[in-house]
Amino acid sequence: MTMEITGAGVAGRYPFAKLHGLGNDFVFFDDRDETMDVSVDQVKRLCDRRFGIGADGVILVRPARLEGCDGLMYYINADGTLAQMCGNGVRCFAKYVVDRGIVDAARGSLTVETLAGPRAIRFTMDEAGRLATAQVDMGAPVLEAAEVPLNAAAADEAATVVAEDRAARPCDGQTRSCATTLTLAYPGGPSFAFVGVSMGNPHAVCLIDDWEALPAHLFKGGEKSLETFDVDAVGAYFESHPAFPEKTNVEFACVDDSGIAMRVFERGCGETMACGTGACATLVAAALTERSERENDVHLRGGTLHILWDETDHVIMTGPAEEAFIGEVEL
Ligand SMILES: N[C@@H](CCC[C@H](N)C(=O)O)C(=O)O
Repeated sequence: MTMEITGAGVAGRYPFAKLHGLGNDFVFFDDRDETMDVSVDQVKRLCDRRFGIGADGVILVRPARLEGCDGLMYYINADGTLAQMCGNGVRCFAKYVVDRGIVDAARGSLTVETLAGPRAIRFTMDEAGRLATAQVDMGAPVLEAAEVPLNAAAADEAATVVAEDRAARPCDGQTRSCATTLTLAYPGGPSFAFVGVSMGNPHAVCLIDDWEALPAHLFKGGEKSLETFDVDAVGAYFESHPAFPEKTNVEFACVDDSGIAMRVFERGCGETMACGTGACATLVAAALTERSERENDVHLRGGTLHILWDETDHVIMTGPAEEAFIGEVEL
């Protein structure tokens, strides 16, 4: 089950800002007085790239409820469903509040409350005095199947990936990392193996070592590669597969000496240019399956994020945040 927002809708002219992290874009509203009761239809309209402003999601900047946090990121996908966490969104949130002086830039850090809990952020400024990059402590990845969540009974095959001597995490009473891989059939074949990882929101990461082994109908012409792979069709199918009770974000990735290349079909909005939580989940899955070190660049369609899964089991994501434009919208 995914959860739609329940807002009744608002009426009037509202100032907004459009921000993005590597092309993963959001319409921001200052909702510190908590009056922005947008409806599902209004979110869909705002995010529509022809009839609206155009974005992958709407972010409301709300007051924090947790002590020690500087604000609450209320993130809504383009289809009007709520998501617990958004990695690119949280960097943009930092930029929004720092560039507007809501958080003093001199502090160099802030903590953002999300529906998945608080996220600590350190940031750098550019010469014009605006936030340039943000480094976010994304917390520990959640690997336990029930918590991702995964429904292993709906898979053709389920296996536990165990990586010894990696992060110190309790798994089956022992100190080691483990995650579940689900092998799921695509209609007409083949099957894909997904590693389930939650970064506060669910991810199914498919690491592909041999593109040539996949059938030609899964590519949109040209050479068989990540670039030509039909993420729209395959991603949409697995986003709503019964193995993922809360639906899932779906990542397709491959690893080489230059890092991890990844494309993502996001729950609630389709393929996006980048996904911060997806990049973190993919690094974790690649490290657990011994395809990558615990620190690597993740190359997305919109650019590169640097991801570190550190010795305290936390995933640290570093990347840019940009403001594209501001305006007023009639709702
Ligand atoms: N683009 C985001 C993730 C946004 C939420 C996601 N679509 C979900 O429903 O979980 C990111 O950068 O992490």
